[in-house]
Amino acid sequence: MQSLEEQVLAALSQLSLSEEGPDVVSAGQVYDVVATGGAVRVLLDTEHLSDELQEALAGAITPLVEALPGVERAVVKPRPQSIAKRAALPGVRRVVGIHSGKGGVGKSTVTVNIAVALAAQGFSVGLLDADVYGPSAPTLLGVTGRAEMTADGDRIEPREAYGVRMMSLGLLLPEEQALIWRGSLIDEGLPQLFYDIDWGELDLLLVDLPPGTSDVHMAVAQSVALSGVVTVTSPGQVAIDDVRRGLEMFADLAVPCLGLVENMAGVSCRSCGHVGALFGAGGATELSRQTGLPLLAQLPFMPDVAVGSDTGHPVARDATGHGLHFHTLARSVADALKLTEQEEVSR
Ligand SMILES: Nc1ncnc2c1ncn2[C@@H]1O[C@H](COP(=O)(O)OP(=O)(O)OP(=O)(O)O)[C@@H](O)[C@H]1O
Repeated sequence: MQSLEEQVLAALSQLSLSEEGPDVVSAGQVYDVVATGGAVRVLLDTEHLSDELQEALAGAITPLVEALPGVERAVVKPRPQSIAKRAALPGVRRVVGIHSGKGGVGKSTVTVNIAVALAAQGFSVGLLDADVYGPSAPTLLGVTGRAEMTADGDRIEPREAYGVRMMSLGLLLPEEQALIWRGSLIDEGLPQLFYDIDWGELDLLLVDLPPGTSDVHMAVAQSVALSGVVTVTSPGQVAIDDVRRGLEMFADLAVPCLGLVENMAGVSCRSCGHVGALFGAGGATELSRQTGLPLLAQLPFMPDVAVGSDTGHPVARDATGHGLHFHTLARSVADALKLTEQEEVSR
């Protein structure tokens, strides 16, 4: 079955602004199509388009796309100039960002546990902890010390934990210098960092992004071609509103959202087993309904997850008990990315 993006592209390849001219897709006027659930963004390649032509295109494309089944709203925008040069990472099949609207919802915990689960399932997985404001992957994976260079002194050697190749800003930046470094690191260092690490061949590189919307997200989207983002949220309304802003930002950057993960979606009473709400209830289900984005997982509050995070022993190292939640989520992510399919990778 064609994805909504493919259906939109097929419809647009029937549209031409002049009688004899090529259709808008063959003419290179459409840069990308990003569907966030039923909301579709068509990004125009505006380099050779006058303002009048852009307006005419938007006027013709919007009703055409909105007439397609499953489309609730179409927005036609110029593509962000800044992402023109993003490229595939050599040897890496997919790069996926893990994102949250606000801090403390468990984004890093979810990232690390997905990575460990996928590695246990036989995928080659890397993790780049790009959370400039609070890099926590070293603690969560029990990695200590500082980053080191490869033998030839050319690149940064990733560390390995639970079968995951990882690197973190926390291993690269001396703590007391982190604040001073931040500005230049975001603009110059972070985009380069993707290429400076000797990842080898990976099925998937997960990038732990900072919470919210910031220059870091822009810098990452400019640096590499992201296959998508997974958005982690707690169930309350405030968290959900922040998520919406994040989803809009990624859609504007032509990065699709693969789905939502609702974390700490409830807590079970130790004596009676009843699962009660912890941070509000139902928000992610409602957001999934409104946007059409899949709800990839609803993870309860699990005390052993918190202990595992603090001690560097992620629960997903076992596919049993609470680790099973993350193994199931990891499989959904692998399916969304078609990781089991064979394909050519750029070297
Ligand atoms: N499902 C869960 N059950 C129990 N504890 C959890 C769960 N998810 C996360 N935690 C705990 O919640 C705290 C916050 O998690 P984490 O650091 O992963 O959040 P974050 O969203 O990455 O935060 P920030 O973006 O501010 O760094 C940690 O102490 C973690 O162990």
